Amino acid sequence: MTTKPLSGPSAIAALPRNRLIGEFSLWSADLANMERDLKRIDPYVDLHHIDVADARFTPGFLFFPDLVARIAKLTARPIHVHLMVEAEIVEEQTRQFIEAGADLISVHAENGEAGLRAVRLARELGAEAGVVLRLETPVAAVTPFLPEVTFVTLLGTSIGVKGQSLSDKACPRLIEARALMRKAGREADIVLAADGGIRHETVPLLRAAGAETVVLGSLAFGDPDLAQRMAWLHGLKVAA
Ligand SMILES: O=C(CO)[C@@H](O)[C@H](O)COP(=O)(O)O
Repeated sequence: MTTKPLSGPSAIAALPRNRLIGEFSLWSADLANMERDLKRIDPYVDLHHIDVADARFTPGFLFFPDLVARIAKLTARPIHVHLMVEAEIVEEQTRQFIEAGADLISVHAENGEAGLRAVRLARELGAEAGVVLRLETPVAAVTPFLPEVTFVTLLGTSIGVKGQSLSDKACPRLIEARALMRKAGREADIVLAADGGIRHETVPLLRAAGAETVVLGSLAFGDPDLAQRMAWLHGLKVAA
């Protein structure tokens, strides 16, 4: 596997903006064979995506700091931790996952002021910070976060459940988010990401709606030819 300097917050800042970025969601790996799957995907991953869930903000639990620390030792690629947790624990969880090796922490806009404090903490601790929106939350909820984040992620499915189809709301919401980023003067500085419902037929639609990264679950882990899959993904144009 490749070694430094591919990982780290600087690797987040250096992600290419002229092609679609492939985030690989480790929730969709074979969880009993994580090391084997990491070795297989590592040459193709632009950014690892790790879903953290507290079974309160979400239906169930997902990932924890010791596991992320172990994963961070097995890859040279940067790690994006998506914190799906209640507001009262978001700051402490931000600290713990950065200590474990996260390069980018995204918190939910629904966490409100606590989410904003977590974003500031992530940056103080030397990581990049992002904001995520549940599918049912008005897109305008990202506005207070825009001056302080480098990633905006929109969920295209209900939170915390794999294997769902993309909502019809996903593409219009990406277009709305980009307009808000432009209005805030941050369009060039913020990466717009689509998470959930990522399928062969939905990726071109999301790309055309302005997504700059997509979070691949089964589309990546179920594909025997990742070289071909990533060549296809990297070649998709914004204007379809
Ligand atoms: O967060 C999510 C889904 O909301 C992803 O991180 C999952 O990994 C997606 O898995 P698939 O449904 O694409 O198989």
